[in-house]
Amino acid sequence: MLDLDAVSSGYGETQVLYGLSLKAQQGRVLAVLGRNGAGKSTTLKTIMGLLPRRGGSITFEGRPIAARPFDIAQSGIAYVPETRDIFPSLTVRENLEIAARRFGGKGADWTLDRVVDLFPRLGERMRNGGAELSGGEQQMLAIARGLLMNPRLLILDEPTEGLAPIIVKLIHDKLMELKQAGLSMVLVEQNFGFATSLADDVVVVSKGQVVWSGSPAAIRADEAVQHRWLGV
Ligand SMILES: Nc1ncnc2c1ncn2[C@@H]1O[C@H](COP(=O)(O)OP(=O)(O)OP(=O)(O)O)[C@@H](O)[C@H]1O
Repeated sequence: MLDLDAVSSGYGETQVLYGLSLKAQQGRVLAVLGRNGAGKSTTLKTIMGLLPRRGGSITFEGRPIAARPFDIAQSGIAYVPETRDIFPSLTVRENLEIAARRFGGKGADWTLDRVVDLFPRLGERMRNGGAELSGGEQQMLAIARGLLMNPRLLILDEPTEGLAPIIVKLIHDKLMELKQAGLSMVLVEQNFGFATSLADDVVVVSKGQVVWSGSPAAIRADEAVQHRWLGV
């Protein structure tokens, strides 16, 4: 579905990705693991066109991916960044409506009602400003907004970062529901248990390259790999 082949990328003079290759498959969840600074977020930003690709190729559903972030989103990939990027001065409803208006429309799978069914908490917070939300509520809003873009692939950067265990569990259960409904996902995550329990496939990134790939069961059983590449 999404294919990265020998992708290079970085910031200014700093190269971060050195020929990174991976595949995310239709109807499956791919977890991208690795230590801090390995290049996981850089990989996602490069996929989304937020950083220029310096080498290699990216295809989505068999075609070269669009160049501009908006066109990439419109082609069916929603991205939930680590920073969540909700509009703090707009209400929850307004944050959701912006996504629904831009990417929804007739026959769209995801509607405001449907994301509120998934996250009832957001329904209770509709009139609150983005800045008034807890970290967990912000994450729910960021995911809900992504879903309103009606993506075929949902990309999440560290959705559990800084969240209390009870909220981590809630986000886990919601992502599991989405997975069971057939949504394809790419998940960057520091929380090993969270990532491996959701994933169908795992890749480990180190120094801008994929250094290991396999199943969640295989990496859970392999303490040497965990220790070497993740410092677990
Ligand atoms: N805006 C930036 N300008 C310059 N260098 C950056 C920038 N953002 C990240 N880097 C560098 O790129 C490298 C990879 O960062 P990246 O954020 O992709 O890592 P990561 O694997 O996602 O880890 P983390 O869990 O810390 O986000 C790091 O060495 C980081 O210092």
